[in-house]
Amino acid sequence: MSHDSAPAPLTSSMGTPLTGTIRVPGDKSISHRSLMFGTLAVGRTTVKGLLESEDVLATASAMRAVGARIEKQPDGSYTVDGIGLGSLLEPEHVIDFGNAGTGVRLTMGIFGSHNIAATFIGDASLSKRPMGRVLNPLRDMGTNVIARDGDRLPASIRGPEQALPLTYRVPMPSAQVKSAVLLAGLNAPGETVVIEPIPTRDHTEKMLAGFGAEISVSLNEAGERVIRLKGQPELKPQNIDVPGDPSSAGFPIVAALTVPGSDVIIGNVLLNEHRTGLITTLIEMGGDIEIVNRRETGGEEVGDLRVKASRLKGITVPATRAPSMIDEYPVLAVAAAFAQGDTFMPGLEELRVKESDRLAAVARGLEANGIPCVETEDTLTVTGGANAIGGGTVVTHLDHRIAMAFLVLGMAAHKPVTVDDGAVIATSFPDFTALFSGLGAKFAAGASEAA
Ligand SMILES: O=C(O)C1=C[C@@H](OP(=O)(O)O)[C@@H](O)[C@H](O)C1
Ligand SMILES: C=C(OP(=O)(O)O)C(=O)O
Repeated sequence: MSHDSAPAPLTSSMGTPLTGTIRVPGDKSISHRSLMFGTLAVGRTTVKGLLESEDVLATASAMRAVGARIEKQPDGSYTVDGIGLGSLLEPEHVIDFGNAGTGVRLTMGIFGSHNIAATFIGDASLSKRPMGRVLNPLRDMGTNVIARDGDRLPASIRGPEQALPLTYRVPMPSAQVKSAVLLAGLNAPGETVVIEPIPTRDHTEKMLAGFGAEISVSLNEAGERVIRLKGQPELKPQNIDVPGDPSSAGFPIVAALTVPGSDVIIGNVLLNEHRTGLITTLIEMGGDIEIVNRRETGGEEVGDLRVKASRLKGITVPATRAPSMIDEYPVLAVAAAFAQGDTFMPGLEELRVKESDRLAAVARGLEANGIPCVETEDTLTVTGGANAIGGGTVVTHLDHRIAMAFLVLGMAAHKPVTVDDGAVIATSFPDFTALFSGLGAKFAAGASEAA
């Protein structure tokens, strides 16, 4: 579970043009939620296309710890035999969420309004991340919390006998915080209201409605999203088909755009409007990305992407777009390294509290590979089009997206690029190297001599 030991350096270098048709693994946000909501429903939920990554498997363990039965079936799908809202058992052991921010924050929301005690731990990365953003509204609902200084993990919580429904304005753009409050509200009598000034991914709202919760979304006079949830519903099990993860798709998209001669089709990618900021941005940069076969499955839009190598140009990415591509900035910065001119990315303050300080990690990684960039508190400017880029070693800080983004850099750069730990990729995309090798990418274990 934890990557605290034995880092495994990995190097990528230019191979052949990338060609072929692939599917990226299931969406991480929807996978976590499928297991969680399946646990809160009474009866059997089935999940096809679940992302089998370390983060999601940590959520499966946490749900088992409160009584859910979660099994992989011979056809590869998962079944979740839920025990029902209000009936969670008290976990007998400490719950280890490894690297998974979404997993731990949403689970704190669920457990926090149940009258059970639970203790959460995580790896060195998760233990640095702020949990107060979730623990504070839980305290307002009556949950007792003991956490390390600054509300970091390890943390223990015990929910009240009866949680108080809350009206809560989310202070930062965070789908995790919004979701944690809504999930805690599920087990509180009355109405929980979450006001979201800046819209973020809406999987919790959509999926809870699918599971039979009474939940509505409207806009107030200030144009803010207002989500109203009626507490203590009886959730009904669902059959879920998890679409491909657009955040994972970001890596082959940028690789196909930047490795000369590439032509790649990525099938069945989730196209939820709160997740497609990277595609919009890359098209604005001149990327040849065609969306074909748009269709709807399970209440979500999906489509196939055909991506061809393109001449990119630098642009300003609107700050308002950040929540719809928040996990994609590392790989966007790599695309920007190949674009003519400057790419300016404002509104990045949330990047500082991800698996690593991603703003700093990206800037140091670009610098190590000879790519000029300027980092401020909440912006990044990358000057692209440089000739001899690559040749550096990138410190990943237990951050899967930093590792994958810089391996993509190595695929198109003049010299190979090494990341200090390739094992962290298993957090979200365990088949990353196999899938890219099939397209023509070149990886080598260890550091490259040229790097
Ligand atoms: O709700 C979710 O599934 C997620 C929300 C985002 O986090 P924040 O809520 O911290 O922005 C995102 O970075 C994360 O990968 C998944
Ligand atoms: C930020 C991420 O995940 P989490 O917050 O769930 O750890 C991510 O996957 O990029």
